[in-house]
Amino acid sequence: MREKGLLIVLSGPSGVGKGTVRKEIFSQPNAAFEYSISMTTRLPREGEVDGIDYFFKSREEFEILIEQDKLLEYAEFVGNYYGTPVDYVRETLNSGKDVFLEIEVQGARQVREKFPEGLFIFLAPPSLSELESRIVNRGTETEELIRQRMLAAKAEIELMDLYDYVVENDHVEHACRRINAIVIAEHCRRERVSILYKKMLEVK
Ligand SMILES: Nc1nc2c(ncn2[C@@H]2O[C@H](COP(=O)(O)OP(=O)(O)O)[C@@H](O)[C@H]2O)c(=O)[nH]1
Ligand SMILES: Nc1ncnc2c1ncn2[C@@H]1O[C@H](COP(=O)(O)OP(=O)(O)O)[C@@H](O)[C@H]1O
Repeated sequence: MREKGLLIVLSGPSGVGKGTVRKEIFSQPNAAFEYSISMTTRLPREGEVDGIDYFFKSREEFEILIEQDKLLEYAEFVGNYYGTPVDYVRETLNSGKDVFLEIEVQGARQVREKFPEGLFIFLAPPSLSELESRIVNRGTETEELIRQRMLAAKAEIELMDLYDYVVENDHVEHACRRINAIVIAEHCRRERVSILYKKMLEVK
């Protein structure tokens, strides 16, 4: 039987840079993982494409997916649903490829229960004041929402020790390098060296 891939979960407080780091990782031509595109009920932002950035759904469509048990996890975040399609994740892992999820902390908790063997990475800000200035500079939130997000962030940071690794997002490139190194180390730890080795020999 073929070995299963690794489920990599990148999570952390809102505004820490999860989306930025994930996009940087997948902008590399030799990105070694498959990105699981999430479902959401939020409206597309300018430039976002259905099926690339997200699968954009109505609330009704999303609730049907929940009822049909089609989501590995889901959460309501700032008034919208976000969730991970379970079939894509299972099929991709079963084909031996690593799957990368970039999700908020409530969802990561649910994945931990269903996939305890996953690799859970918490992206942490250099400090709370730096987190606040990132949220402010992004310019997508009102003052009241920023206050709420900062309160939520403190609670989210307390969940840090439930993760296998904590990566500081001081500089995007450094954070990406650390994440790639963790995944490689984790593969080795899980005694998959021989598979990688064979893959490398096949590629030449
Ligand atoms: N639980 C869960 N969270 C998700 C999923 N997809 C994206 N998110 C998170 O939802 C939050 C909001 O995402 P988005 O609306 O794209 O805005 P952002 O704050 O600019 O990243 C971010 O923390 C994402 O990591 C998902 O499938 N499940
Ligand atoms: N290492 C970093 N240094 C400085 N700014 C960053 C860094 N990583 C992300 N940012 C900025 O912080 C803001 C929040 O990043 P984003 O990726 O939207 O966070 P999240 O997906 O975690 O909510 C964005 O304006 C982004 O450009």
